[in-house]
Amino acid sequence: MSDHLHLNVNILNAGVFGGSWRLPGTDALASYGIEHYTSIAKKAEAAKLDAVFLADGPLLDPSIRHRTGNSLEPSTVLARIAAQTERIGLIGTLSSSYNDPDELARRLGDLDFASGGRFGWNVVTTAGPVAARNFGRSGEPEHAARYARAAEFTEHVVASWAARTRLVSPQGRPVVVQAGGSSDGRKLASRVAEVVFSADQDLDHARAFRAGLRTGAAGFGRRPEDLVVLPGLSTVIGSTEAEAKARRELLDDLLPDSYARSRLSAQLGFSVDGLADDEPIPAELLVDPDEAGGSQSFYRVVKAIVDRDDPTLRQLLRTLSGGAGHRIVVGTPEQIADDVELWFRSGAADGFNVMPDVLPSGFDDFADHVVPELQRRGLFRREYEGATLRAHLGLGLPAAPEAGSVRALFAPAPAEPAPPASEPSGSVPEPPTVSEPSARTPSEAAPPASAPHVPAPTSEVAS
Ligand SMILES: Cc1cc2nc3c(=O)[nH]c(=O)nc-3n(C[C@H](O)[C@H](O)[C@H](O)COP(=O)(O)O)c2cc1C
Repeated sequence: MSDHLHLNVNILNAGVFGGSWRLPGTDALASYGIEHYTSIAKKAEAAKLDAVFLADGPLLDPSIRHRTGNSLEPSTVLARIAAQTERIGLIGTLSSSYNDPDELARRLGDLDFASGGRFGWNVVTTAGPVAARNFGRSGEPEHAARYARAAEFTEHVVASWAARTRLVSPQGRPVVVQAGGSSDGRKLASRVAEVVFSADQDLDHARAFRAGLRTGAAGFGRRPEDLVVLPGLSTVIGSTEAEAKARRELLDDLLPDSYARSRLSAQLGFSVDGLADDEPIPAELLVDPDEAGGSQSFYRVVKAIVDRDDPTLRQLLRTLSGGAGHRIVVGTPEQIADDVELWFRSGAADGFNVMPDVLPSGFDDFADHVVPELQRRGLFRREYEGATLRAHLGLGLPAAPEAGSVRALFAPAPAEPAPPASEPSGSVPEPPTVSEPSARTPSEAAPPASAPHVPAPTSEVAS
């Protein structure tokens, strides 16, 4: 384990809490302005953080009516941040289900070159029917199909970067980040991810999760220390414990109920409307997490809370108000630092993807008070030692996985049934496969001829 922990700030709208945008003194529409991101990034760079992190879903979230949510595309925002910063890493979430691998490889490879080697790609498979409909599909691709594509997609993108002979950044190629803790997610992470963004409520479970990923990586001949695990951490900071708790209470009170319900319904895969607020969710409605269709990680975390606390629906909605299942720590800067130190020293985390309760105020408190406390304890850098994201994370440049080696881990996705007659089959052109090196990337040598064919996410329309 490295002697220093790693910290990113996840710039999520007006803050990770569903009611953040309603906190008095907060600009509800801040996340619609680009300065929101550049100013937080500059603050993060001054605090010597490893990176800024941008989540994303290629959709306009239908719950937008209850919570301001940006839809600024991450690589666009990060390009702007790159132009106004020098050292801070730049990690963007881009879906393997709804992008073209050649175009993404070129775009992110060029961003890495243009930023001086500071880029990281967070690969997600993107759950949910809304994004699928955005791309002309009538339903979300099966979980296994999403990961089968993600495996081939990631392998192809990394091969494309490795094949570049010009416009190569000082860090060689972008860092591969992965978010998705199902068994398929863990397999992909062990094989090819260099950073894993996880969701965990329990220290012992987090230790086992990290150890399992690193053992898996070693099984693929990788160095375990080349896989950095960063759980999400939602923070609510006060100058006293009472002040922090009062802030949390207020944020919970500000949480739009319909937003909380729509978010929980999406995580569980069924609507919680009509369920009794002051009763637990009926156990028979809760499937085994391995059977969940959406994000199995978040399903698992919610089910773990249900199994642990046996909350009523009302209590569960409040517990989740701060981050959909990420752990929430409420307290003084010293108490936050105690928690960070405990998870780091016990091997449960290599650091955290920090999600401040409200932006920018919650991150200002973190940067101004928690980071100096971690530095005082010798847990966090006082100065950058390198100029690239790999340098900040203590990562070398691993060999690109050999062609077909990642795909081979994932059984080919089962063929989806043909769309019902009424569905306009083929009404949306299939995304280009990746077997034909695209001439659209003059800036890089074509990927190896054996580049795998990545099937379009199978769904009714794509057939
Ligand atoms: C910590 C974490 C963060 C995630 N962030 C995103 C995101 O920003 N965008 C997205 O489309 N999916 C995101 N996902 C979801 C998954 O990548 C994807 O939907 C996948 O199906 C779920 O992975 P899993 O079933 O392995 O948990 C995230 C998942 C986790 C665990």
